[in-house]
Amino acid sequence: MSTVLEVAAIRTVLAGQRLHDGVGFKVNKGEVVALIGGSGTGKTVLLRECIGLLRPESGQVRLLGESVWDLPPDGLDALRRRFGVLFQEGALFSSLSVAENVDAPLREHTRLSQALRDEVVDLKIRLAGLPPEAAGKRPAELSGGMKKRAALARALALEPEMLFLDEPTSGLDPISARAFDNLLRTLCDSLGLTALLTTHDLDTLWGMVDRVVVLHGGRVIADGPVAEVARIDHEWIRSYFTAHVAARGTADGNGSGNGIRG
Ligand SMILES: Nc1ncnc2c1ncn2[C@@H]1O[C@H](COP(=O)(O)OP(=O)(O)OP(=O)(O)O)[C@@H](O)[C@H]1O
Repeated sequence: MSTVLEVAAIRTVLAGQRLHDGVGFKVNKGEVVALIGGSGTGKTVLLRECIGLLRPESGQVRLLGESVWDLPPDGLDALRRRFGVLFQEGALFSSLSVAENVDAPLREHTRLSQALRDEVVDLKIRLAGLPPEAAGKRPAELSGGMKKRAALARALALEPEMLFLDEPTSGLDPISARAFDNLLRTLCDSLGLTALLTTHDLDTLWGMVDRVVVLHGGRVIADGPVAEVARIDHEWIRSYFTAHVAARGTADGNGSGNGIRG
């Protein structure tokens, strides 16, 4: 199985605080991997380091065959066209319609004619599960779930090979959250996409990810299928999963990950 993302020996210090102290993990082609950890453990920061937005103190990020932090600016620009990002708040342009938001990366990075771009925009909006009438609306006129879908449509605009998603279901009601999870999983499976997401949503973990990477105390303490990680006897992991496991009455599973680390 080919590796799409490899993070190695990442050390991060922000505002005098050591956030990551030798973080490493891999994401293979076609996998949907969740990065979990307590608030403030640096999941979002790590995501930003993976996509070339924040430089770590040291360590390597190899994404789609490129060493992110060794690339010249135009190399990083070229790489950015090959992955899509869904930021926590959607980060849509508020003054533009949904269609114009989805069109923005196409206008910036391709030489497609307006007519072709319109067709691509229409396709991406439908792929993201939005009704056609959403195209003309501004983000402020959309529900939270629709905003996430609009942001997903924009992230898909350039036919990415990989998606990065920061807490994709945050702020959604449980039904919209599960619908978004299902959409994401279906898109990844049908388009052959690889995804790395941060989440606090246990239903996302149990329902749609292939593997969980646990960040704690500046390091990856576990990496494996959720059912396997949930059984690990570690204080933080126990407290994170206990309520959910109890509610379901089972932590059974048959994955084959690496189990506890470090
Ligand atoms: N650009 C920055 N400059 C300085 N400090 C930062 C910066 N970005 C994040 N931080 C700090 O780094 C720490 C980790 O932030 P981050 O958002 O990555 O945590 P997180 O694990 O994603 O948390 P949550 O689960 O609550 O979203 C926080 O203390 C945050 O204030």
